[in-house]
Amino acid sequence: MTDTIAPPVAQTSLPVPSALPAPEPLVQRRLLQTQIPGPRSVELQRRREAEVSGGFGVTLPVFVEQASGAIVLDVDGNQLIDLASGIAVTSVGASAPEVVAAVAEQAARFTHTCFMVTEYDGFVDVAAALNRLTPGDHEKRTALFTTGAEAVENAIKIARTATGREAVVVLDHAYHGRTLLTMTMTAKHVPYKAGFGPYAPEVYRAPMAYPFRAPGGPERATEDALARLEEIVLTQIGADRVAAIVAEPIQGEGGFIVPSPGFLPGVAEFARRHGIVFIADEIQTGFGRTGRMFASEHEGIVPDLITTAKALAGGMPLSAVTGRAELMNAVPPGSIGGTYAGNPVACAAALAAIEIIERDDLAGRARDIEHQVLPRLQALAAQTGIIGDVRGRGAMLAMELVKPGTTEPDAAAAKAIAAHCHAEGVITLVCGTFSNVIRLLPPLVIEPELLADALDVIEQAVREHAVQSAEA
Ligand SMILES: Cc1ncc(COP(=O)(O)O)c(CNCCCC(=O)O)c1O
Repeated sequence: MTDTIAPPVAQTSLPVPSALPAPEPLVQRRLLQTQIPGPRSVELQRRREAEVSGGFGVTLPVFVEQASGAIVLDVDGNQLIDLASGIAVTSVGASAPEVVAAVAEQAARFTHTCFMVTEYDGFVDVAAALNRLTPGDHEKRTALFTTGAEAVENAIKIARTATGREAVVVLDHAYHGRTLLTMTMTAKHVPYKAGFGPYAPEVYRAPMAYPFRAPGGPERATEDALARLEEIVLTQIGADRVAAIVAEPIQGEGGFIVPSPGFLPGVAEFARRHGIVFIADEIQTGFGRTGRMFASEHEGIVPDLITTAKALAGGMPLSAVTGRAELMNAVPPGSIGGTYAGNPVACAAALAAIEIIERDDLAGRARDIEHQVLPRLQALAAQTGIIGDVRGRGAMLAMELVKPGTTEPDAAAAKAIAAHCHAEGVITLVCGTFSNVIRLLPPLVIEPELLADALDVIEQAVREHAVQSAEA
């Protein structure tokens, strides 16, 4: 008797969602309908507090309905100017149409197979693009992951395997992630490290050439920091024990610190001299953000390994390690990877984002943003006396708030100024070891008129705070 074969079970009882019409792109204009946050966001915030771990902080407690370009539409109908880009991610603009189309097309074909199980050319295409675009004309290889911290973790694995050494040297004010090793590499204790020890072993810290806060003054920043790095490595660690030195070409979470001229080339040369892998962490500075495709280019640095993420995939989670082929191939098959590493949908998004960045010369747009913003912030600093330093490159710009007439960090001023911006519908972020730096990270596609409107708000906020602090 032939076995009866049960009819195929429906793949799902869920209705297959119809192709919802894409919402119209938002008009690139700030528009306030309610107080910020509005009543619907306040209501949703209560639900968030009842369902989500309190471990997640939030900069601006509004709930998003839609975002496009440099505008975020919240659930109360407010259109906010985005000077955060989701922390330097949506450089091509939120929901860039080409990225959305690439994501939809890839998702409809396959969302995931795991590149360690079967392969797909999107992964290889992204690797080829990164090998082509990153500094250096040497033979390269790329490994894709999901988060920035994963990329940094794997860059250290690769450096350790390639050198047979264990020690890792990082800098003051560094930020490299929230996993055990990258948290250890990160400098700031609160909120990133407090209570999460014991930390990873064999991580050592050297000074950053921080011009505004250099003990010997900005003119000595490079010389003093390099001398101290050499002393620490040669006398405390042993150069032949150091696998890697890791540096952000512009430090991000640590305060948008542009190293004094010559520092990074000096670090790279020191590393080369001692057979140490020089890793540039370009997760926040990469893909045109600072006015060059990669910030390492500003001082002609060619890293041995470079980590990237954030803007790489236009809003989808993707990260990478790209570097010298002999280093990248030092790790044996199966020794690096991850279930979602180089997810195909994220790879499709990355190819679209990279195409936009190159086609529209977004690095050039970043330079235009710098030319529009820096003069206004510098004038504001001269007029108000509460901005100790204005700095940055391209569309990675910042002002460091200090007590008037001093270099004493003023975190309260940064908080108050950011709050004023938020209330007026401009999303700004605070950062810095002393929490006293307001940073501007607009999408590189932001229109000059919209950016000018945001700057008007920032100037108003700074001036009002300066008056209040003078009267206090
Ligand atoms: C240079 C540099 N390296 C590594 C990372 C880590 O990237 P992940 O994708 O957040 O893991 C970052 C992430 N920066 C934003 C962190 C936000 C937060 O968690 O509070 C970075 O800037």
